[in-house]
Amino acid sequence: MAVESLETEIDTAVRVVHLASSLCVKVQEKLHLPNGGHVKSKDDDSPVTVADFGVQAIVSWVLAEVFGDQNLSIVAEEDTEALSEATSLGLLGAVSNAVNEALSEAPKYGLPKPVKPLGSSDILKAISRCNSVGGPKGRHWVLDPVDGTLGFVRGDQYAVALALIENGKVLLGVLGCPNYPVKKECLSNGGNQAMKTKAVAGSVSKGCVMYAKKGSGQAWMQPLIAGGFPESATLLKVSSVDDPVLATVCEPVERANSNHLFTAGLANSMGVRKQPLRVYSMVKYAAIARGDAEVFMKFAKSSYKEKIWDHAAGVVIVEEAGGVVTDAGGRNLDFSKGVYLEGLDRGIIACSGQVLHEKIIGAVYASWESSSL
Ligand SMILES: Nc1ncnc2c1ncn2[C@@H]1O[C@H](COP(=O)(O)O)[C@@H](OP(=O)(O)O)[C@H]1O
Ligand SMILES: [Mg+2]
Repeated sequence: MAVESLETEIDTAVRVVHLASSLCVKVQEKLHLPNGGHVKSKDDDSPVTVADFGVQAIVSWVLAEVFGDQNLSIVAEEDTEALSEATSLGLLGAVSNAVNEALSEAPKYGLPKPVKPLGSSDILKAISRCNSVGGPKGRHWVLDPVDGTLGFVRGDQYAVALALIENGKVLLGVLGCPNYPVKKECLSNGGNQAMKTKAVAGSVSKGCVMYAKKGSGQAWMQPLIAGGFPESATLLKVSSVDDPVLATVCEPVERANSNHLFTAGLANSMGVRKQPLRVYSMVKYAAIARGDAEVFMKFAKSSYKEKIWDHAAGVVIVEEAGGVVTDAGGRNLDFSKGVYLEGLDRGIIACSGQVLHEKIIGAVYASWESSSL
């Protein structure tokens, strides 16, 4: 497939992630208000918010408008179960308000808007349309509406992640990072320990959107600006650091999601000296892609199956920015098997370059025997 034929796809994906990120910013600002959050717990006890449903609804609605809903396949994290409960009327109303407010701004992002505000049934339809399970054949959009929902509800890092897969390969990826400013210096501690954004006065952008097309050799970053689509984009490049002593390793905040002890042992054995940077969500991939960190490692419990929407967009952006992403056995991640990254060998390793990557894979082999994952 020729790269040029993806122009409409990438353009639409980038624009809708900007729009979706603006919805998230507004919802996150309201989280501290009484019931402003409407935060619910899902069956697995993870939180779900107005933003998760709102983003899924607007991305689904826009993709259907632009590409038609006939053969549209969207694999996404949320379903309408939690929204359809009798106790969820307030939540559904809040989702509806957020979606219609965002879509009324869509023309400022170069996107279509509905002729009249969407009703609850339109919104439920848009969310439930995203029930594809992907697979090895055909085109599938892959969406994590709010990745790192825990970070989102804690006022911290989170990401909107949209990718397009064709015949099992990721063709393009877009990551909206509303609390990850274009300039690392706008993070408290310069991004060295915490990744929270400083309260920045004035109109300085608090976030960014990154995107890449497979095989283009280029990954791009735009500032997330209030009320519209930015004019400019800058090229991303991974860090050139290949000495573990100088390298920054990032990993999930939650120890339930990755074995911190195991990764600390790995890092130590290869000579890493800096403390790990713990960050919620796919912002870790974003940090590798633009050179704020050199390594991202995630080793979940062996019973946990990684989902494609948690990685697809981040992987293509890191690769096109010059980095390497594999499982802990050094193999490419397999996006062709449906919702899960089937066959994943132990963990995920994203690196700025081959030298560090080979050292980590070597360290995994050396230390795996003694681990108790
Ligand atoms: N037990 C577990 N082990 C590993 N990953 C998990 C997990 N439970 C949930 N996750 C995934 O980890 C993601 C958050 O990543 P991180 O820990 O890097 O911030 C979650 O995304 P959501 O927040 O979109 O559900 C979820 O997909
Ligand atoms: Mg996720």
